[in-house]
Amino acid sequence: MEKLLVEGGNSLRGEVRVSGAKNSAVALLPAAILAESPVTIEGLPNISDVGTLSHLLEEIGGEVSKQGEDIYIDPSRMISMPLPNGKVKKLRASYYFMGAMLGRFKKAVIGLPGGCHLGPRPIDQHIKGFEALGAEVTNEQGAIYLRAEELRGARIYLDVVSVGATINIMLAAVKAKGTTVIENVAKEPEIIDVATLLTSMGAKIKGAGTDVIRIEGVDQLNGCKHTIIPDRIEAGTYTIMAAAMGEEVLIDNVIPQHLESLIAKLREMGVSVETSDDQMIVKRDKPISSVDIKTLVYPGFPTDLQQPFTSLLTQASGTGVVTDTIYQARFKHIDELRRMNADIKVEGSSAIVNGPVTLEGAKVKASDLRAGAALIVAGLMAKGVTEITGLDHIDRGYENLTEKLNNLGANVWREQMTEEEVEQFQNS
Ligand SMILES: CC(=O)N[C@H]1[C@@H](OP(=O)(O)OP(=O)(O)OC[C@H]2O[C@@H](n3ccc(=O)[nH]c3=O)[C@H](O)[C@@H]2O)O[C@H](CO)[C@@H](O)[C@@H]1O
Ligand SMILES: C=C(OP(=O)(O)O)C(=O)O
Repeated sequence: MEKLLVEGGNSLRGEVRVSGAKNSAVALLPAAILAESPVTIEGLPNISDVGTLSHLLEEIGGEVSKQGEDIYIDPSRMISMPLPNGKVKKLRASYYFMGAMLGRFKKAVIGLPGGCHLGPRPIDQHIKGFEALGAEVTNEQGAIYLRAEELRGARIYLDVVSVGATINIMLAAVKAKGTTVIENVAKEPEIIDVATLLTSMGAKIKGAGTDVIRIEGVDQLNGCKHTIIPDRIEAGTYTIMAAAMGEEVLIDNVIPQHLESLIAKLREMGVSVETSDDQMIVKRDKPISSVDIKTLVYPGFPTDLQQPFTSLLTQASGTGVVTDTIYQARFKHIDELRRMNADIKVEGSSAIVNGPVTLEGAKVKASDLRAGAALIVAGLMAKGVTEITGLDHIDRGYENLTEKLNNLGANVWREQMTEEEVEQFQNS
């Protein structure tokens, strides 16, 4: 097991290239199950979630080969193999095997998903959608059993705007008989990306990116080639790092429109952000002042950037209130930031951050993926060295993090943990 060491105080300058989007990749890979001939996806990020999903595709009989950032999936010999446990628990997006296998085979057995522990993460809206399409869904000993004689189009209103439920229902509905209308859907760019792949495979989808998606089911989907969108959350993380320590950082392979809420907040704080088609230049040349943020569904401020943004606020003058309306308990990073001398208190679904303070390097633990990002942001700004454990989480979502940061002038490295450290980590 490894830990990450971050030496604080180094200015960042230069260029960082953003990888393909994790939250697209993890849906595009299962979507390939629906095709009857090979699918190629270009620009995949080299992160552990992609590795885990590739293995799951192989477990059900897919032929998968990777070449650099591209993946080739031949789904023609896949079967509806039960995936009750094991790898499905390593990540959230294994739930997309439910929609995709239901769509292709009319049956699936999938363990309940894992992913970041952010408080309750129910999948009732996914199940409501599958049932509306005619599936019988039962939960037997922690695995979801889905079976349908036939999938039939339906009108489905989501009670909660959910990224996962929107994509999962779309995956099943593209092969249902007749028309499906999903209302009150999520509008995240990753949903449009998945709809684009499915459309290239032959699906008939309208409205992805709006509140209502309309799908005409088809009998057969075929292989295609698709290029993934850039990861707006990875881009946002480097943007926040640049706002924290950047003399001048160029973020390449980004769609600035996907980050409007973050850019607006950074400008309000006094950070300079210039945007062009697929690049952003971020400069921090003066002290920053506090702002309040409230996470919302897209295009609101993304919950996945709330944690790293909270670290940045520790350097801003004044008081900033961070409210997470999506995951009201997404504050496990706060205790760790406090160990580093941050002045933050949590009240209900808000964190109140007073700044600026001098952060001190400390031994801290990443409890989830973006908590890890938050601790790295803090480590870059802190005096001394910060030691971060829990790298499994960080590796789920950030490709070549140490290399990308060191290229920008940071001093970040991984070290093996001693047996004693591993034991302490496991007991903490
Ligand atoms: C793999 C992936 O894409 N993960 C993202 C996805 O997670 P995920 O798809 O799990 O998140 P959702 O959009 O579904 O969740 C949004 C909110 O709806 C609630 N909810 C969701 C489904 C449901 O059936 N019932 C229900 O009550 C959740 O508890 C949460 O409060 O969107 C989240 C919100 O932008 C991001 O933080 C995650 O990075
Ligand atoms: C919460 C996240 O991921 P997941 O839904 O995969 O756990 C995230 O990417 O911040």
